[in-house]
Amino acid sequence: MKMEEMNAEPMLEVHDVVHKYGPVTALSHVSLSAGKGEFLTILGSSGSGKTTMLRVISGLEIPTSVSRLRIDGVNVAGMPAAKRRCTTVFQNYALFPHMSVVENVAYGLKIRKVPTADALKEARRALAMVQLEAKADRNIRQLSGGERQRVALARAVVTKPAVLLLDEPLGALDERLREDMQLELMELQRKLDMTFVYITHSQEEALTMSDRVVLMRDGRIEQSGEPLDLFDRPATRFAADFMGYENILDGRLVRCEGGVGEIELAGGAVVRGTLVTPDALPGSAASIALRAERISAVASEECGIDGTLKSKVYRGKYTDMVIETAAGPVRMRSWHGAPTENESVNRIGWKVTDAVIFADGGV
Ligand SMILES: Nc1ncnc2c1ncn2[C@@H]1O[C@H](COP(=O)(O)OP(=O)(O)OP(=O)(O)O)[C@@H](O)[C@H]1O
Repeated sequence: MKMEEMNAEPMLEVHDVVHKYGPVTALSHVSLSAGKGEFLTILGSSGSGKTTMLRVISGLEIPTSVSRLRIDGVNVAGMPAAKRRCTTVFQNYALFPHMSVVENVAYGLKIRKVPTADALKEARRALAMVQLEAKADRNIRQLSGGERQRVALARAVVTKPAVLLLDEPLGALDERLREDMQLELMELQRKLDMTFVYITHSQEEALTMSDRVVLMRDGRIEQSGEPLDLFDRPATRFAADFMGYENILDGRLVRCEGGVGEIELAGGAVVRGTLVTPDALPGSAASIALRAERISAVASEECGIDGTLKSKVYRGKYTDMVIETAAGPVRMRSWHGAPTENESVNRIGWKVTDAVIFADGGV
């Protein structure tokens, strides 16, 4: 779905929320919104405020202050959790062990006073969506971890919430299963055209699944945008580090023109990259971020820096190298068969579009 369409009709609007637990400020003036059918991911490390945000949306936590909190256009600030049109899927599934699979899924409908026969019919339909129709009459204890998580999902979507909140739902699964479930979740979300708000600490998970990512840090939003924005255009040192940039070198901005920045690094080398903080002024402190696999030892690259090979580790499909430069060590990853693999290194380079320069302090 196009961003303009999503923004035209927000399913979720949170404006200027502050939440304090005693002296701890868990959310500090955070605003976000999600459109109909949007997959929004809140990404951040432990303690950044992700869970608090979900709890405020779902009504499990009454925020210290909030200027607007709406779900599908309805003001829900002060409304009890059970009345809000949103449901949460938790990491620990929170299923009833004494009920069958289909009874677990039907439960949410029964407490909403849907007649039992209708509730069971709807529950079977929801189970079919997560490929569990055949196991509808089993006991929860007879299911694997992945299957339990699918039951939890079916139970959440059967009530047709306007917004589905997912609190690290794949955190308890092993890596292989997690990858499969990521794809299933994306498919389910598209099929239902439902708004998902997903929280995770995994940048890889956020990049794989989301239409939009909100990166949180210490109760504030550090950066938000489409996955590629965060991956290729981190706007701060923190965002670059969180998104897995192996090299972040500090210096001073000496020139900026047409979206390209030139930065003087320690040791005097001047290097270029794409400037993501366009209002930055020459003379200000700035950094350049480079991914190890976007660097090569080909002298013809658009820009670069002199350096010599310090260490080299073969890692099967690729080789990780550390290049010593006047600005400090730079990590480079060379895929097997690349021309640099067996040659000596005296200069490394990159494309301007592959390097990111941001002024310290961010946008
Ligand atoms: N009930 C509570 N009482 C006091 N402080 C709390 C409480 N819940 C959370 N906090 C604090 O609020 C901050 C944000 O916590 P929150 O659980 O929202 O972060 P998170 O990003 O979800 O972390 P995690 O990934 O570990 O779940 C942290 O400093 C945390 O210690």
